[in-house]
Amino acid sequence: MADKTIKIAYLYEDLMNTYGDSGDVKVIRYLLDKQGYQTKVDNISLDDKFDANDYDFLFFGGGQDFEQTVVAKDLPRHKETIENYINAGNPMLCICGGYQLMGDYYKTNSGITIKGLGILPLHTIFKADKRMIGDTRYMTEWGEVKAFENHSGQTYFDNTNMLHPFGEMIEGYGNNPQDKVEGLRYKNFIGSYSHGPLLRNTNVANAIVKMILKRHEERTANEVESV
Ligand SMILES: NC(=O)CC[C@H](N)C(=O)O
Repeated sequence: MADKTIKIAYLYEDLMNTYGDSGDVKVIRYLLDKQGYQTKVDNISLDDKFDANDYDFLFFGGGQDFEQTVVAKDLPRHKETIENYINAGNPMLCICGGYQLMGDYYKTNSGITIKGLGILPLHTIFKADKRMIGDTRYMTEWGEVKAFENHSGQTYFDNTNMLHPFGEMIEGYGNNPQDKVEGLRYKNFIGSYSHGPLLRNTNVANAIVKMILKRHEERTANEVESV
């Protein structure tokens, strides 16, 4: 019988959920449930064992600067498996603080530089001019998205050939006040500043569910072959 259990890893849910991003995981579970799939969510926190290859979807939410410093110390042990997972085209969604930690570094407003995983060529810096807070609206390849942002970090891409924005801003700031773009799309990785949660926008949620089901099919086919 086909394996109908979708495996989701929720990275540092206990530390990186200040902004209610767990709603994204709830939406994904709801949509999968409607299609007859069960979901198993593993909350991966400090010192937990984790191998990205065991999963169909990785989720990493937003958080405050202090929690980001704590998480950043634990994160490097997972760099290799997360990097391979992303480069193989598997789905991952990172919101705000989680998105920032996938890049090279985040320089905070207290002058601390938090080292990111360095998987994606981008960096984030605090600039005294503004905290980006408020409603956002932007256009993505799946249509318009409405959300909410709340961040002091301004994100800049260091390799614009490799990285493409997730959306073009209509309202709000997104990555930074200059570029008029929101988030990042690289293969099936999505980074975004959108809370709300983002996946209340079912156009995006449905697109991610499709990616998850494709990944699940491939992963379980490989498992059967290697038995
Ligand atoms: N909303 C968030 O995840 C905030 C991320 C980060 N602490 C910032 O202020 O930029």
